[in-house]
Amino acid sequence: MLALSSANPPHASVTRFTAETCCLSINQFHLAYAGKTALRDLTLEVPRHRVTAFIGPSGCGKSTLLRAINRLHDLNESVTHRGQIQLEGQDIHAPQMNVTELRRRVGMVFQTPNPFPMSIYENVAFGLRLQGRMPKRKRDDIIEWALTSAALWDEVKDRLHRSAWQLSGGQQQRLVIARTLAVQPDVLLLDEPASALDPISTLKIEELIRNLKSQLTLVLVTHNMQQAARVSDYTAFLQQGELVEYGPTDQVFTNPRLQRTENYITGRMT
Ligand SMILES: Nc1ncnc2c1ncn2[C@@H]1O[C@H](COP(=O)(O)OP(=O)(O)OP(=O)(O)O)[C@@H](O)[C@H]1O
Repeated sequence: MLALSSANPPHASVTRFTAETCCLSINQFHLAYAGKTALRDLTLEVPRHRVTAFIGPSGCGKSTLLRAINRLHDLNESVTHRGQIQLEGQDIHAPQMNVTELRRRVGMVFQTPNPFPMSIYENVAFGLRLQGRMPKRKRDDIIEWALTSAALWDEVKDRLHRSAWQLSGGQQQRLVIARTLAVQPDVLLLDEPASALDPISTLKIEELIRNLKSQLTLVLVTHNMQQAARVSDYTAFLQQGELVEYGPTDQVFTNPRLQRTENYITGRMT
């Protein structure tokens, strides 16, 4: 899935994909909190079944962009936006877009694991129950599949009905990923999913991210440059709400087009 073309406006490089390979298309998207700009006319395409990393200094807008993709800003009355975000060709802000369905299709995992105060089984069943009644055997199969996909099944299969809070932090984060996977999303948004975890749990999450791309499209926000280099296929570097550089991760890390990108990647700018 190679990028077809790279247009280079003065301040950014824009990597484009074909309609067959593009999952998310963000076009001239601008967002402000109470009139203060957080994202500036950002144009970016995210390829299907790949891992795309958003990197950049603190406050550059990475989380804001991630949250915009499943409309988490809807309840914040101070937020205004213009421009377009398309998921598989559909405008996510179109009146006919069902926001509940959008959030099923675009799952989100946050920095701190947030399992619900219920059993491991019920955590994963949660989204399925919201979708309506389903035969128990079918639900059990989906739960096993989701926990297996999240590389957790072997560790929990004998204690599915124990509290999720008895799991370690790394296991809790994989449980949250299983809970998100159970409703079969097209996209998984991960906002620094390993930053609260120990190194071994972090490596497990990274391996999981790499494995999951055969099933869905992943977007990862991370402060960890090694992590972005290890797990992502494409990297977008943001600064002060602007897309500075975007391209295949190998190229962005080994041969960045812009000095600003190189400064950030090499730690000369934080
Ligand atoms: N709910 C909010 N209300 C007002 N301003 C906000 C809100 N959330 C973020 N901002 C501002 O928007 C800008 C972008 O913030 P954002 O959290 O998206 O950056 P980030 O790159 O994810 O930062 P970090 O790496 O520190 O998490 C910052 O100036 C921030 O202060």
